Amino acid sequence: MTLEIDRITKSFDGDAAVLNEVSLTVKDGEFLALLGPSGSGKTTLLNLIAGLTKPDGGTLRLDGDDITTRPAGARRFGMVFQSYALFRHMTVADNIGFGLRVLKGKDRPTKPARRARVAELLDLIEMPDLGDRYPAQLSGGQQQRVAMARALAISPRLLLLDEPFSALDAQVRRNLRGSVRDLQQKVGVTAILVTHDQAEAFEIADRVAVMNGGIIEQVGTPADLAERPSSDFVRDFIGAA
Ligand SMILES: Nc1ncnc2c1ncn2[C@@H]1O[C@H](COP(=O)(O)OP(=O)(O)OP(=O)(O)O)[C@@H](O)[C@H]1O
Repeated sequence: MTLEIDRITKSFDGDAAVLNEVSLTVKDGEFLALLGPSGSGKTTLLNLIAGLTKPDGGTLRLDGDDITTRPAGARRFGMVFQSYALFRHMTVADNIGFGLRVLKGKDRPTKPARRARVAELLDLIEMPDLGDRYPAQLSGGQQQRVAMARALAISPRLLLLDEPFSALDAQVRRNLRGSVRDLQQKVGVTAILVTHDQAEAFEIADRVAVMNGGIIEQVGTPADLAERPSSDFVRDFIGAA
């Protein structure tokens, strides 16, 4: 799926624009990182893409279809957000199958089909025997892999990740980066990651969009940004990490 973000503008309560005519195209199958300091507008942009916030102006297109006003639930996007923790009272298998169970009408797979899909995802995250555990019985890294599997269960058209590793310690964070990237590649889903961590963005993403004060300063591959920063801000932000 290709996502076209076309001159998106957003402000809150009449204050200065948090996003100021942001345009960006996320290509089919690519892993794109939104990188920038706190307050630069990354999460606001991701929430707009998810349909959790409405823009004041501009258009979002998914494979050419205008989805700007489509409700979040109808977008069929997978989300791994800090605020969407695993359901503590459900087993790992039930957590992964949740999105399939709540699908409506003909979209909802039968129980055996749901069970098969959950088993497939448990294999994918290399936790085939842990479906009966509860989240509290898993390590932080394992919980994060289950959150990825839960987001991928519905075969999302876009995968949105908001600082998915922020609660984890440094070593686990580093290990997970590779497995998140591997999962995205295996499934072939277009993915957008919000992070303020330059090393994380550079390791995971095909391209990185550097945000500052509600605009995108530069978009490019990690090598482009490192070798040809287009502004002092980008040079300092990349170099400072
Ligand atoms: N619901 C809201 N109401 C009012 N202001 C908001 C709201 N959400 C975000 N903002 C403001 O918008 C600006 C950008 O916030 P945003 O969370 O998008 O930045 P960010 O780059 O994701 O930062 P962080 O990494 O700290 O989450 C901030 O100044 C924030 O205070």
